[in-house]
Amino acid sequence: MHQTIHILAVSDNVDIRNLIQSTFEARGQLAICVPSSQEAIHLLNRGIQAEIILFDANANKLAPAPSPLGLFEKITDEKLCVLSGPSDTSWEHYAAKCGIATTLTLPLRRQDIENLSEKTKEYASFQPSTGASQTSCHLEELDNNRFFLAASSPMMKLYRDVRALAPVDIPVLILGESGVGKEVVAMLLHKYHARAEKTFLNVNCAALPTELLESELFGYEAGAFTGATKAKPGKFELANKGTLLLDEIGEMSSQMQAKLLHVLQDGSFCRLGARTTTQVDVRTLAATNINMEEAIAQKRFREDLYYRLNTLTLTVPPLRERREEIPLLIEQMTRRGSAELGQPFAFSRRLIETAQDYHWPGNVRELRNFVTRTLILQDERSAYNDLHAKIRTEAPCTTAVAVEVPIQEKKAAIPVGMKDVISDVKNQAEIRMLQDALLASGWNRRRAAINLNISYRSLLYKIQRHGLTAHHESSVA
Ligand SMILES: Nc1ncnc2c1ncn2[C@@H]1O[C@H](COP(=O)(O)OP(=O)(O)OP(=O)(O)O)[C@@H](O)[C@H]1O
Repeated sequence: MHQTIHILAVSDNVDIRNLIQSTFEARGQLAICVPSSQEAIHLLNRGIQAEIILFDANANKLAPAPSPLGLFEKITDEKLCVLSGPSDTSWEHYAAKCGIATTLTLPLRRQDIENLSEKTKEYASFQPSTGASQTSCHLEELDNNRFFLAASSPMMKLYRDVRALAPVDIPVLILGESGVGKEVVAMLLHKYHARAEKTFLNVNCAALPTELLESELFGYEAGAFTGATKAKPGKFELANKGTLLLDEIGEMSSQMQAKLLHVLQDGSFCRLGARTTTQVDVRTLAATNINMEEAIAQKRFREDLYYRLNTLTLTVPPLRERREEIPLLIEQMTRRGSAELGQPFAFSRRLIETAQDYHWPGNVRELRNFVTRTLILQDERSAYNDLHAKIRTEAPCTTAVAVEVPIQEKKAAIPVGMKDVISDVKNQAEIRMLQDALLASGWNRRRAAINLNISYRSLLYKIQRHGLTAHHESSVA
């Protein structure tokens, strides 16, 4: 299986890799940047073809093994570009001898990279899209009643990248704010891989303390700890031959990071309490909403593990940067939700336009919960008022608030499944009824209880549970 990307860059300099990645990505092109020629050879062996291969001879001089010549031997049709140090002419000499098209010298400028990007075949046909009208739409069914929708320029590009690279067995790191659809993208990567028939599993690395995460990932033998009466395989074993998504990888403890690195290196690990090792063949994907470079700089995340996980990085944009998708997402969610709940509902144009004005800090997940809530309540006016109240209280800056919320708080604040949404809706409806009754009775609680047809004690309990006071402002406008 051959997949062509625009550039494969080999450099052990993070800044150079970032510059190349961001310049090509900004032009809608696909760049894979790896720190060593060994990894580049590995990718070429797995069917990746690159229009350009950039080899940073300067940086790799410091770590000469394996010889870049091994990499050069692999190169057939690609245009090779060598990056050499300021006073280093040996590579230019070598390049000329090999008929290499271009050499670049340090310091590298963005313009140099842009010039390279223009040399690729597809650059000429690349047209940055300015809106939905120029963008086609893609809808794809996934399992568990989930779907993937792309209808904006950045999401279509993401979809094309996923389709192009999914069949190649390389580690992919999926970045993006909470709720943008990182898991959905991971499911797509699995769907287009030869492993599609096998299991896709997901482990949330933030949800469990280190010891539990270890037994969840690697399993345990009987007697490994108190209560381990029977042996249990971990997710790595259960996902053998398939795909394992390590979600919220940025939250993993350093102890677990060390263990994970071992598995990724040779595919072997020990179940807790086992004497022998277990060998697996699992495609590992990772996702996070934290800034990994910052985490590495602050020594919260191991650099070596990071480079194992992110041969390719895919970034899912926040919903506020692809607002043109909101009407289509609402339409799909309404169609499916109405069928599931057995109650048809149509969003008015006014409600859809208001949804497009809101900045959705919880991204597609928040939108899905909003749609589900509206379908259950069947109350267009209240949905509209809810959104309006949120827009009014929105911070003027449009960057996501959700990213800064600590993970545990965020999980509690954002309902995750149908059950949570329903209980959230029930709570809101109860609060609204209590407030209306209390307001109508002038906060005479006995009268309010009679009007609500509940006992006085029950009313007092509910007032306390929801923290209502006579001055409590209605959360629903
Ligand atoms: N492109 C999309 N098309 C359709 N549904 C989507 C899309 N992106 C996300 N969703 C839906 O939004 C919800 C959140 O998606 P998902 O769990 O993949 O987000 P995430 O980025 O992995 O979140 P977290 O960071 O909290 O793990 C899910 O219900 C998912 O089905």
